[in-house]
Amino acid sequence: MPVNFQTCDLCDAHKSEDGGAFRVLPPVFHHYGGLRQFAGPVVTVKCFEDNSLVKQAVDSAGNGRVLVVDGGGSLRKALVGGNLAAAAARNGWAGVVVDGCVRDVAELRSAEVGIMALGLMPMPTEKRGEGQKDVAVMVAGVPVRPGDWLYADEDGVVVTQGPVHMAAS
Ligand SMILES: O=C([O-])CC(=O)C(=O)O
Repeated sequence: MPVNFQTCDLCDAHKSEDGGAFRVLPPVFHHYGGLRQFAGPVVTVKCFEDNSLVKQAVDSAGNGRVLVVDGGGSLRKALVGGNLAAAAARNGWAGVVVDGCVRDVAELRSAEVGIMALGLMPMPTEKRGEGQKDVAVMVAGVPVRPGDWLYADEDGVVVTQGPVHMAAS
């Protein structure tokens, strides 16, 4: 899906809203993927130091959606690495936002997909098949629900209840 937005413009247009439909993630996420601007409807996974469901999601068709992973903010294990990033790109995901860590920095950079995370960690997870998908999650203290829209660029990450980006001018 073509994207034409700037998170700064979205924030200018919505800065007075306080009903919770327009949210901004705190500036704790860094870009690691080959795309540094991406947007799409949200799919969620909630897991802790187990990326089984993250793998399952990126192995399925993304259709331009954004996978939001509530990894509980763990800094001890990487929930996405080069293989999962390549799968996400190949299967048409717009991006993956991880409240947790990622690894294989060079491979992430060469994947044509947005990848954002708290940091890098070379230690992988155990795949025990645990976690939940399509549930409301909290990401860095901000609620994110399946079907929300997420907009990310180099300035930050905005989450909205529906699509808000402006048409190409
Ligand atoms: O499989 C994993 O646990 C994560 C990883 O290293 C990859 O995606 O390449």
